[in-house]
Amino acid sequence: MASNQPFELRWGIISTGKISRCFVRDLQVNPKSRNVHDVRHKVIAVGSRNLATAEEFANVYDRSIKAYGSYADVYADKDADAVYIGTPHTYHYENALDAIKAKKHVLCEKPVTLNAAELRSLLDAAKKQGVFFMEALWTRFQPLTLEVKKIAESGVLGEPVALQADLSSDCRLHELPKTHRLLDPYLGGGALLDLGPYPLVWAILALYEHPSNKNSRPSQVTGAMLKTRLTGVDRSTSFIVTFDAAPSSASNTLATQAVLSCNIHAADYQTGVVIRYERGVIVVTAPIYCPKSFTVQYYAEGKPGVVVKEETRRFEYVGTGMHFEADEVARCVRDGKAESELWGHDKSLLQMEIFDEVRKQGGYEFPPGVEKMV
Ligand SMILES: NC(=O)C1=CN([C@@H]2O[C@H](COP(=O)(O)OP(=O)(O)OC[C@H]3O[C@@H](n4cnc5c(N)ncnc54)[C@H](OP(=O)(O)O)[C@@H]3O)[C@@H](O)[C@H]2O)C=CC1
Ligand SMILES: O=C1OC[C@@H](O)[C@H](O)[C@H]1O
Repeated sequence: MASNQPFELRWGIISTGKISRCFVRDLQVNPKSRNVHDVRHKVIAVGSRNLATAEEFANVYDRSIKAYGSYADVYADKDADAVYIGTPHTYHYENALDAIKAKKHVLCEKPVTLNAAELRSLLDAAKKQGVFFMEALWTRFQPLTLEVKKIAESGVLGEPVALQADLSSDCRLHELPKTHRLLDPYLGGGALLDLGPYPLVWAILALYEHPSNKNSRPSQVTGAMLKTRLTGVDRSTSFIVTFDAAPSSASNTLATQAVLSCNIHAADYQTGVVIRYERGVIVVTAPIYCPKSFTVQYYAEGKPGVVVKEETRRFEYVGTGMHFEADEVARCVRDGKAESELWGHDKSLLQMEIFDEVRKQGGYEFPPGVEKMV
């Protein structure tokens, strides 16, 4: 007989830094507050390089969380169904691989790995072990994003013709130690890997996923990087992703470009995301990783640029918004899926391939030994 109880996913948390804390706070938000009744979450363990830090974490969030002084203890915990990885970029590969080898389902922070080769290796391992694997690209799962996608694919605006997205933040680089993860090349520092996933997720959602693209890869990726003199990592990166399969494909009608940028040395100018269509525009308000509103402008029949109707949609919920990706993991695990249909392996891989190309053109090489697979 089917149970009416929500499916409970039991989480082990890897590391006690800023984003792990944010994620756990979201896991503790009552799912009913976001109208979710089919799944729920329980944090059962946390692992840190330092036992005292793990104990402090458990004391803050829930005294029943088992505190471990190593990550390995979390992977070995039989009560954990899934593991969340919140370590700096350069550790994602080895942490995820260890979790997968222990047959845990994995949600790994963005950027999922340092390069496409590392990701391919993880995907092979996840397949072999029969576990679910997903990059924690939380923006993709938010209700606003799902609504934008619905409108974009309804056909009412026609085909996408151009997209612009920027994510910038004045990270006060001169005040940071050179060993900070944003600055240190040994931790995969720089704007592209830290902020780049967000402009790109909108391009993947609106262009790559658009039905008229028929899942075709971009025809061209062009990138430029400006490095900080502090440590040589990219302080500002701009990249253009072009989709144009024609004339080789009769079925793919998409011909468009995404102009994307990210910067860790400039305050956000609130540009957000602008997606231009044949018959209107969608403007997603900043911050683009967690927007709370978007506006659709509709053009007059046969008069591009002449706005006849404008609608703004606002979204509110309890928490930061990371619980939506956690709900997706829980549903996929419950249903025995290997990957999410919303942010599947192909999209993370496309992202890492684009980043590899942009780093190549921008001349950003990690120090020897940092990439575990090349
Ligand atoms: N989804 C989102 O919105 C965000 C995602 N992120 C992503 O999360 C990851 C972590 O970022 P964030 O939480 O800001 O980073 P923090 O520096 O705040 O935390 C990282 C944690 O990783 C552990 N760690 C393991 N090895 C190292 C090391 N050599 N140096 C430093 N820390 C180490 C530490 O935990 P311990 O000591 O307990 O082992 C540390 O607290 C990044 O990959 C980033 O891209 C970051 C911010 C927002
Ligand atoms: O993922 C992120 O989103 C928000 C930013 O402030 C942070 O640096 C980044 O890691």
